[in-house]
Amino acid sequence: MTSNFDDDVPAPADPSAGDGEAQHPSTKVDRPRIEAAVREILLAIGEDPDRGGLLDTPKRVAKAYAEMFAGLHHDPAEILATTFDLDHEELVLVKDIPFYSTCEHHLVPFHGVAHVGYIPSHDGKVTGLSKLARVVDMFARRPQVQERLTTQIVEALVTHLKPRGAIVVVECEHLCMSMRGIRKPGAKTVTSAVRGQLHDPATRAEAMSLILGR
Ligand SMILES: Nc1nc2c(ncn2[C@@H]2O[C@H](COP(=O)(O)OP(=O)(O)OP(=O)(O)O)[C@@H](O)[C@H]2O)c(=O)[nH]1
Ligand SMILES: [Zn+2]
Repeated sequence: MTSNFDDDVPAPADPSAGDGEAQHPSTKVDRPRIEAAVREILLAIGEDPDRGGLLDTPKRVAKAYAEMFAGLHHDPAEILATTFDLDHEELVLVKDIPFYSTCEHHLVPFHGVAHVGYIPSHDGKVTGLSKLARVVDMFARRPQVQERLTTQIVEALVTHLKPRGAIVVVECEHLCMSMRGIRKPGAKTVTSAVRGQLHDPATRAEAMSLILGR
């Protein structure tokens, strides 16, 4: 069967090995269309897309975009479906989760760290720590703005873990502000989203001191 569509990332040799990048039926990106568009961009900037160094560039960009935007075709429910019962009623926080995303205004990267915390539900539903980082990556691998990335992560926790509280803090440098435009390398943007019991000032202060105490 021929298709214009291609999978976002190559399937692992053994899908049961589960490296988290296994193919998903809805994970489709139209690589030939990206390749044609990249060739057009190269022409538009005054380059020669047929010179040796650029010949494979459209294909490489298409492959890279398929990976960078794979999160469009995934659902946090898949990631947060794995939970287990644990009698833990206090804050669980994974901090300094590094990630790369793509600014939806300029299609250049923004990158930084996310801090993700929650207070488990009364029935003790907790998820694996790696799943919190997977949720960050899934939403980061989309055309994004930092504010939406932050709220999407916290809403995914609220929807799928039903925690008593949740907090997400994201710190990023936007290359659209560093390499072009206003040109302020090193400027950091910090966003936060808080839900439930994390609104309580003392609980929030505890979470923030854990996040900031490096
Ligand atoms: N709120 C928000 N703004 C962002 C984010 N990423 C980029 N931006 C901003 O989006 C804005 C787009 O502004 P425009 O005036 O439409 O575009 P522009 O002419 O390229 O703007 P400059 O970057 O100021 O040169 C810029 O101010 C960017 O700094 C983000 O994640 N959140
Ligand atoms: Zn931008």
